[in-house]
Amino acid sequence: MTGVKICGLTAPGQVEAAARAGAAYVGFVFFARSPRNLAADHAAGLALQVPAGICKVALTVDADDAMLEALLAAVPLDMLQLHGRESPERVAQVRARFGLPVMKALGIASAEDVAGVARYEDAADMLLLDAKAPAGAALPGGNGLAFDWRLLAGKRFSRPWMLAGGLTPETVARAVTLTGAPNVDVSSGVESAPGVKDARKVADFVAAARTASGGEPAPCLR
Ligand SMILES: O=C(O)c1ccccc1NCC(=O)[C@H](O)[C@H](O)COP(=O)(O)O
Repeated sequence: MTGVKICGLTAPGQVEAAARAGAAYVGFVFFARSPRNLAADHAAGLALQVPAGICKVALTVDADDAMLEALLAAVPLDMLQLHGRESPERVAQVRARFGLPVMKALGIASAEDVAGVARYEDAADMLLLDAKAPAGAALPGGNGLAFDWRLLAGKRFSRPWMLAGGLTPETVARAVTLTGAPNVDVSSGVESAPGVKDARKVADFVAAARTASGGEPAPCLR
C-alpha cells in the first residue's frame, strides 16, 4: 500500500481531512514566498492536532541553523524536508545537529538528475524526487508540474523515497505503477486554490494511490 504525504497544510480542517483520508505524512511549509507558508505558532497549533502515528514534516528551503533551531523549539515535528539547494554535506550536518530524520528533495528533469540522486543517498534518511522547478520560478516546489516518470522506471535507491510533482487523484496510480514509488507526495493536485486543500480531492488522492502497488512504504523514521 503506497504511503501518502499531503504537503502544505494551512488550516485545522485540512489536517483533519488528511488524517481521515489515511495520509501517513503531513507537511508544513516554512518558506516566506509560499502561499502555504506558516508562522511557527500557527504550525504548532496544527501539529498538535495531528493524530499520533502520522509523521509531521517541516519543509524548509536553504534554512540556516538559527531558523531550524527556532522552528524545532516551537513546533513538535518528526522530520525535516530540505527543499532548497542543500549540498550532501549540509544535509548530513542538519541530520547530525538536529537529531531528526532528514528528507532531501531533489529536482528531476533528466537522466543526469536521476544519476545525481546517488550523491545524497548516504547523507539523507529519505529522498523526495520532485519535478525540477522551471528557471525563474518563484517556488522550488509545489508548482503542480510533473516530470517524465519513465526516467525512474526500474530505478532502485538505497534509501526510502517519495515521488512528487504534479500528481493528482487522476494520475497518481499510473505514476506509482510506472515508477514503483513506495510513497507519494502531493500539494497543488489536491487544492481548490493555492494553500487551500480540498477534502474530497485529498480523500480521492489517497484512495487512488492505494490502488497501485509500488514498493514497501516507508515508516516515519523518527
Ligand atoms: O508548496 C510550496 O509552496 C513549496 C514552497 C517551497 C518549496 C517547496 C514547496 N512545496 C513542495 C511540495 O509541496 C511537494 O513536496 C512537491 O513539490 C509537490 O508539489 P506539487 O507539484 O504541488 O504536488
